[in-house]
Amino acid sequence: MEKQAVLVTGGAGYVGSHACMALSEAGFLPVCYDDLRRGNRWAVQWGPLIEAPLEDSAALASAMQSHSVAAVMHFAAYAYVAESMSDPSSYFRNNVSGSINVLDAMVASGVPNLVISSTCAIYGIPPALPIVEEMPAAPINPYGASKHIMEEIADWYAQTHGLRTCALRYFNAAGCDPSGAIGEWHDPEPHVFPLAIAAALDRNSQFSIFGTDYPTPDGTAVRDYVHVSDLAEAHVLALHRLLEGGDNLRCNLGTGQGTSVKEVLEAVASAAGRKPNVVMHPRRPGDPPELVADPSLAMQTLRWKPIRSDPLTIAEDAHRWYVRRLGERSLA
Ligand SMILES: NC(=O)c1ccc[n+]([C@@H]2O[C@H](COP(=O)([O-])OP(=O)(O)OC[C@H]3O[C@@H](n4cnc5c(N)ncnc54)[C@H](O)[C@@H]3O)[C@@H](O)[C@H]2O)c1
Ligand SMILES: O=c1ccn([C@@H]2O[C@H](COP(=O)(O)OP(=O)(O)O[C@H]3O[C@H](CO)[C@@H](O)[C@H](O)[C@H]3O)[C@@H](O)[C@H]2O)c(=O)[nH]1
Repeated sequence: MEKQAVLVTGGAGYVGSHACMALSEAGFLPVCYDDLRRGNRWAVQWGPLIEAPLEDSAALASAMQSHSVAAVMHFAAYAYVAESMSDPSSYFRNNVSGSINVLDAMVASGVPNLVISSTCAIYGIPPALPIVEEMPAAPINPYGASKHIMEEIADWYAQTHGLRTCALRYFNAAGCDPSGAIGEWHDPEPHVFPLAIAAALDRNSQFSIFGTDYPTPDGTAVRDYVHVSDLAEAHVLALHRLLEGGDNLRCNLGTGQGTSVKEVLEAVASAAGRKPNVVMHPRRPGDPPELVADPSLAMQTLRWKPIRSDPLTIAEDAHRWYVRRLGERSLA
């Protein structure tokens, strides 16, 4: 039987490529739509790559129609909190206008099912912890605002055009595929786990802790890190739910456990067998002090259960991948 195709925008990026792998393992054909502005060609391993930008509406519709896709998973976006504080325009253009192009192409092509990448950044500084979906959206950076607007627009398309959507609000994606097939690779890299691992692997480099005066137990910012393979699995579950006729959903994907930057450094030191050199810096603009999910809704509705998301497993999977990847690069 022919595999059902799913268009994966941003499928050459970090989370999208892991979702493509999980889709393929679940029997789907992931059709990657990405212009590689921040993605990696080597990460596209489980289906075709359509190398085109979200700005190209005709290419989007043609990709959906030529592969008769059953659903779209929309990952393509700019996703860095700090960058959004210095360049909000790019964030609204790419994350809002780009998403509208995806939605319009779905309507034009008759594709009804959409899984969208949202984020805990929409909650801003939450009124209480852990964060439940009913808490108001109150973003404190343009990135979070752009994703909240995207969710609202998708909702209106659901109401007016009958699309069915599942917005997955991930907390902090981290780790790499445990088999080592793919991993996180950005240039430059802004994220805490890869930077801490890089500093542990290279005695001449330093890891900067952004803020030691947060109102948290050790003074550093707390996040809910969720393994990227667990996130990928949630996308497959969300897709099945939509294909089986499930209604629209917005849900958190996190673990319920907060981990401070200092605790990330401890996990990385255990995985790497060496402590990274550390320097203290002021807070990074746009960063909230503490974000921790209540993941009950995803666990009940999608029957999702994160299984690799403890900080040590995340650090070990990521460390293994970086050692291998850096070794390959030094041979190249
Ligand atoms: N990484 C996280 O911790 C995290 C957490 C919450 C939500 N998210 C969301 O998940 C999604 C994926 O994040 P990621 O960390 O994998 O980012 P990423 O930068 O690794 O991947 C994004 C991919 O989209 C592509 N892309 C971006 N704009 C494009 C455009 N206009 N046209 C074509 N391709 C384009 C890039 O080339 C890249 O391959 C984003 O929507 C992000 O907001 C990520
Ligand atoms: O060199 C560094 C890098 C990061 N951090 C801190 O580590 C935490 C995590 O930072 P980072 O890994 O850059 O992730 P976030 O800024 O939290 O953003 C990620 O997680 C968000 C959800 O919280 C997603 O929406 C974003 O797309 C994704 O980039 C933050 O407190 C940072 O200040 C440092 O102290 N030093």
